[in-house]
Amino acid sequence: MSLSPRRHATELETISVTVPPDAVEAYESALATVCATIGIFELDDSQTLWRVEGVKDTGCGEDELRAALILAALTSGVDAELERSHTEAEGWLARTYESFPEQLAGRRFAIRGTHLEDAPNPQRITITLDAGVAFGSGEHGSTRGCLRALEMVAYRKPRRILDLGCGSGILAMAAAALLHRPVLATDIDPWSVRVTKRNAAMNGLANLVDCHLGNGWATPAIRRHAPYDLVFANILARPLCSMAADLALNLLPGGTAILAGLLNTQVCMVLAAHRRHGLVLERHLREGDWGTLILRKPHG
Ligand SMILES: C[S@@+](CC[C@H](N)C(=O)[O-])C[C@H]1O[C@@H](n2cnc3c(N)ncnc32)[C@H](O)[C@@H]1O
Repeated sequence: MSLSPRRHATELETISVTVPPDAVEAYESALATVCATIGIFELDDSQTLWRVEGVKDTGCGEDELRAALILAALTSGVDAELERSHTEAEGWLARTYESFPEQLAGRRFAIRGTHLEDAPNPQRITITLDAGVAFGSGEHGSTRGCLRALEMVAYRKPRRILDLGCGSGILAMAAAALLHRPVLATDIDPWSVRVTKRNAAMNGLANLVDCHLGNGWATPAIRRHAPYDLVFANILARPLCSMAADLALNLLPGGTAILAGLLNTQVCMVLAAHRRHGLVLERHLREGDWGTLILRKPHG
């Protein structure tokens, strides 16, 4: 198993973790808890390759990642061996994406890598992804929860839509394709902004998805376009809590927020932070350990 924090655009530093085969499950479960607690996001996993991203606004870096790996070994009691190496991103990407089958998400969406050659299902809205090293392949429970939530709130026909922390642009593209409305997508990570722009163009959505670089609600484009009646934020529990006041301020009365990147065990904490600013819970969706919240700002 390997875990890779992003160093810069083309190079990934990989920490390979070897655990006894019968301890993989226990180690993975301990690691998921540790990562979510200290603000490291698990991106995807397979038997052979894991990718973990340090979330910049939590100050997470290589040291925290290493600490998480060690902490997971300690809490699970698993004998884990850590080894560092460097991987060139494009080669790493090719190896990872070749193994991605089509992902069906919710009732309406199909997420497909550019490498797939068979015809897409005409019954579904197909989003083709070249995710690069940005998060959002459609595999992760937090993304899947957001796509389900989008389908549930689509009948409200939101017109002013924001995807804060767009990663690969998957949610922004899904919203634009489903609702035929412009979507502002932002990310703190320049690589994600590049990938989102490329993905939007590839899916014929460049005219609807406008992507900008910036940190949270301080992003100038977000301020210019506010207020919103639909906001996606699939980030992490702690950043979500610290952004609750800005979210409430920038959401129109009757507007909807779809929040993800939290474990089901963190729902109470995230909910409490948002209730303090007047937002109310509509739904809590579960995708495995991951929770997605649909919140609403009451009218009046
Ligand atoms: C979990 S990924 C979500 C990607 C995609 N929206 C999805 O649902 O699959 C979180 C994204 O949020 C971005 N992010 C984290 N903190 C942020 C912040 N303070 N402002 C903007 N983007 C942020 C990360 O760079 C990452 O691309």
